[in-house]
Amino acid sequence: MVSVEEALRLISQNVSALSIETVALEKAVGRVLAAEILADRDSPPWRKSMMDGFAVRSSDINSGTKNLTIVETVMAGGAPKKVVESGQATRIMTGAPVPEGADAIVMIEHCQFEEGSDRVVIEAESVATGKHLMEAAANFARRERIFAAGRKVRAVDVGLLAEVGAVELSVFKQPTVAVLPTGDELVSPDETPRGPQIRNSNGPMLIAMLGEMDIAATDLGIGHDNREAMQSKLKQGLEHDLLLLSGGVSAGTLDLVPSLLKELGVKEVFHKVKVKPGKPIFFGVHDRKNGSRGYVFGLPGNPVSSLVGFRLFVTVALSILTGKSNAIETSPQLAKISCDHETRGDRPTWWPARRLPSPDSHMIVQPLVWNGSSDLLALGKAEGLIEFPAQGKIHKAGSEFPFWEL
Ligand SMILES: Nc1nc2c(c(=O)[nH]1)N[C@H]1C(S)=C(S)[C@@H](COP(=O)(O)OP(=O)(O)OC[C@H]3O[C@@H](n4cnc5c(N)ncnc54)[C@H](O)[C@@H]3O)O[C@H]1N2
Ligand code: MOO
Repeated sequence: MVSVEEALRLISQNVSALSIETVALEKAVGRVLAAEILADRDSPPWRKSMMDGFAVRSSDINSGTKNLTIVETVMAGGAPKKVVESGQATRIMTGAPVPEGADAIVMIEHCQFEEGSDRVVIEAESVATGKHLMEAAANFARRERIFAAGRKVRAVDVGLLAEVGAVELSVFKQPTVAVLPTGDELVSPDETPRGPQIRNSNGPMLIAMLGEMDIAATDLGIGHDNREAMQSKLKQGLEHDLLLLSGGVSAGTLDLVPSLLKELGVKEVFHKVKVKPGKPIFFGVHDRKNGSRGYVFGLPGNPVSSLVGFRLFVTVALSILTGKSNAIETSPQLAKISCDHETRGDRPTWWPARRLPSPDSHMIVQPLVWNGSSDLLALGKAEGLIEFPAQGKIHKAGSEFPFWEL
């Protein structure tokens, strides 16, 4: 049995990023950049007007020269042809380049101006140099790094990527993932269980959690506890970059999975981690026919154990596979517990908890009433899991522990 730290180290030693492909910008959300993005031009590309109005020399206005000759009009998309000399102004639209000589924009609302006239009277008392204009490259300069490699593209990033013309992006390939819950007692959630049957809750949960990570999973249905049927499902699953199994990884007589995986060429990296819940988790690797490496997680059947295994270990493997440079999604934050809480046993425990309002910057979390690894109701109320250390004891209210958001 390995520790959580050792299991995470083994995952990062054994998993490497998938190869790279090019995607169009409109398909890039959720993908991880494989190369940095540089600005192809300054932003703004020229000294630009931020208002509709008149481009003036601030020294004119501030010395009382307010009745000005209009020398030209510049629209957004146009270019000024004339320098603004003393006593002159250029009519200008928002976004248009500011002509030479002018150093401020006066909003049209602060001017007396008749459409068609070549004169304008500025009503403003005074105008500050630089008012309502933006210097070229004030946001960023050409060749400046916009995004580093390893960043997951968000919807809000798309505008900036479009601005710098990044319409074809080099990204890490998305893993293909298959999900296979196993167990003769399982029926589909849309069936009415009879006798000792229970609904398969792990399959939909794992698929949904993959979806949250922008990974579309293949649902292999339910794997039944007989060698031939299971072998055939496992073979299908092993064609994917990652196979996620649930159930059948502990020591039961029908716990076929580890032995069948071995027969199918999967090498065990670890089996059993010192974690509660989720101890019997299995992780293995295999070489696929196409020459690439495949990965297998056998998550314990108990639903909360499956969820904890996914949250602690599978997310890390997926982060590495998809090339993510930071593991923000996977790392915990420190939080104080709101009441005394007792843990037992020799494994560190991930305990469902909800956040409480906090009077200061510390996060406060309340451990929930929880019946252990089969109790999904507590998970329904939880916003995360508190990581309590291994030794059984009463932890005092106000003590600080890592909190793993769900
Ligand atoms: N002798 C030992 N027995 C057990 C050990 C052990 O080390 N030695 N470990 C215990 C721990 S801890 C866990 S966790 C469970 C995990 O066992 P398996 O992964 O083999 O899971 P199953 O036996 O198949 O199922 C356990 C439990 O979960 C239910 N289940 C299974 N699949 C699903 C699903 N898709 N959706 C909802 N619920 C599911 C299943 O009906 C069982 O109730 O083993 C302990 N035993
Ligand atoms: O460790 Mo098992 O995951 O409690 O039920």
